[in-house]
Amino acid sequence: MGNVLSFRDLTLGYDRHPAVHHLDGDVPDGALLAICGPNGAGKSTLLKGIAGVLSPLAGRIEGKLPDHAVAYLPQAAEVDRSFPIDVYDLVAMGLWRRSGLFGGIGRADRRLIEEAIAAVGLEGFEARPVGTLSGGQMQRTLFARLLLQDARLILLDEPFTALDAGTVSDLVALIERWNGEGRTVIAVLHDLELVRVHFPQTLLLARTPVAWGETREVLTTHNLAEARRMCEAWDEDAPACAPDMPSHGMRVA
Ligand SMILES: Nc1ncnc2c1ncn2[C@@H]1O[C@H](COP(=O)(O)OP(=O)(O)OP(=O)(O)O)[C@@H](O)[C@H]1O
Repeated sequence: MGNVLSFRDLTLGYDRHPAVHHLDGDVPDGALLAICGPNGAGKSTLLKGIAGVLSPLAGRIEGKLPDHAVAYLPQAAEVDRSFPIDVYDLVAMGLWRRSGLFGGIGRADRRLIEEAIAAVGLEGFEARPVGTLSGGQMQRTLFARLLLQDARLILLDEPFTALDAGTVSDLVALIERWNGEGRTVIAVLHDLELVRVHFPQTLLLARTPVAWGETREVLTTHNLAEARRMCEAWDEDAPACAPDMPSHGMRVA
C-alpha cells in the first residue's frame, strides 16, 4: 500500500505569515486520519492546502491523485447557503464530475441520487431549498453529495460541529463505510472522545506537528498540554522562513 499524500517540509500561511510550519509525513492510502489541535493550530489551513485551495509558502505536498479524486467539505460557516438550490439538485452536483456540467441526468443517475438522499435519511426533503434546512439537515445533504462524488480522498473540516448525537452517529457510519471501501478520509475534529473511538490515526497540530501516529499514543495528556503551550507561544506576526533557514515561528522567550 502506497501513500496517498506526503508532506515535505510544508509551510502554509497567509500574507507570508505561516499558519502551518515544517510539516513532514506521509498519509497512507486508505487511512482514516483525524487532525486535532487547539483553535488556531492550523488545522483548516492544512486541509485547504491538501484540497489545493491554498498554495504552499514553502515545501510541498506530494500526491498521486488527480483533482477530481479529491472531495473537500469546508467548515459549515464557509458554505454559502443563500444559493437558490434545492436538496435534490445540490446532491446531484456530486455527479458533475461523471456526468459533466451539462450532461443530462439519466434514470440510473436519478436512482443514485435518490439512494444517496435515502442513505442520509432525507427522503421527503428533495424539493426543500437548502437555505431553509437546519444545520444537521444541511450537513446530511452535503454528505449525500459526497456519497455521489466517489472520491478517493475525502477531506472534512469539523463536519460534526453543532450536530445532535443521532446525526453524528449516522455521519460517522458513512465515514466508516467510505473508509471500508478503501477511501482515505482526513477529518478535522475537536471531539477527542469521538476521535479515540472512530479514528485509528491522529495528527496533533499546533502550527507544527506535536505528534502523529496511533491515536491512543498521540492524544495523551502530555501531548495535548504541549499543543496548548505551543499554540499560546506562537508569534502570529512571524514571517515565513527564508528557504534555507531552519528558524521557525515560535516566539523565543
Ligand atoms: N484567510 C486568512 N487570512 C489570514 N489569516 C488566516 C486566514 N485563515 C486563517 N488564518 C490564520 O491562520 C491561523 C490558523 O488558522 P486555522 O483556521 O487553520 O486554524 P484551526 O486550527 O482550523 O482553528 P479552529 O479550531 O479555531 O478552527 C490562525 O492564526 C488564523 O487567524
